[in-house]
Amino acid sequence: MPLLEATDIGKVFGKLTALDGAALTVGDNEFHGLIGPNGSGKSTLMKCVAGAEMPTRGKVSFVNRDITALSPTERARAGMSLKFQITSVLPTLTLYDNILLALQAQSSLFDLVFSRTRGVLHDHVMMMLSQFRLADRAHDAAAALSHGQQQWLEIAMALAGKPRLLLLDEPTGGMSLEERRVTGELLQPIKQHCSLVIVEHDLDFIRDICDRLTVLDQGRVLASGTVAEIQANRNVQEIYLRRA
Ligand SMILES: Nc1ncnc2c1ncn2[C@@H]1O[C@H](COP(=O)(O)OP(=O)(O)OP(=O)(O)O)[C@@H](O)[C@H]1O
Repeated sequence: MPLLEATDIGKVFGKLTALDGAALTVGDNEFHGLIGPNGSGKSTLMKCVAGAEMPTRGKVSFVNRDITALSPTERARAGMSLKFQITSVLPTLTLYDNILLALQAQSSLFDLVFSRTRGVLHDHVMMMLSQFRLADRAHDAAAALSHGQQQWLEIAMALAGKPRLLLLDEPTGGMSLEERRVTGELLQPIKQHCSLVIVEHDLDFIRDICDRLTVLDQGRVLASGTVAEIQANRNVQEIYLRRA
């Protein structure tokens, strides 16, 4: 069984059909890119997976369980994390406190009371900050970070509860080329314990970090496969040429 399987997903907003039988399958330790022209339904599909939108039809399974009717909080508890879902950066707090809050929000009461001593929490916060090259800024206010660093802090917060699947919607928006390159480097190590679904307009970035891609066009899957398969796909080339 794949880690995530969304099948025949439909989503209607009033008279507009945003998704019409879309699908997404993601395996363990897989980085999966969701691409397609503007308005093709990428963010809506991501939200249907995370529970931020309820699909009009279809089924979402995660870790061998039908989660279609679960709330975002229940999905988070099952091991799914959407950046911004549970908490976002509080600018006046330090980086350290932002991570600590995210960690506490994502830990069960049992974990907090019985197994997480202060020392363990501290080590975990510092490890997350180090992983995202922010340890030396631990006691600065989050507001003092560059845009790219704030994005990295948000990703670190989304990962604090050790999810099985991380969902990122355009994480490199507004970043410099160098920040994009570093973002790719920072994401790679999480593959050892977590899968990723990422929506991105930067196709070079997507091609560099993803194993597989799903291409949406007008709310449907145009193609799904390895990066090489998608790059060679005539229909995909055509929709990108059509857009240019
Ligand atoms: N909450 C909403 N209410 C009404 N229409 C919506 C809503 N959310 C999305 N849509 C519409 O659904 C369609 C798909 O939108 P979506 O944001 O999922 O596409 P996208 O592929 O992520 O686009 P982009 O690349 O521009 O971010 C669009 O026509 C959009 O206007």
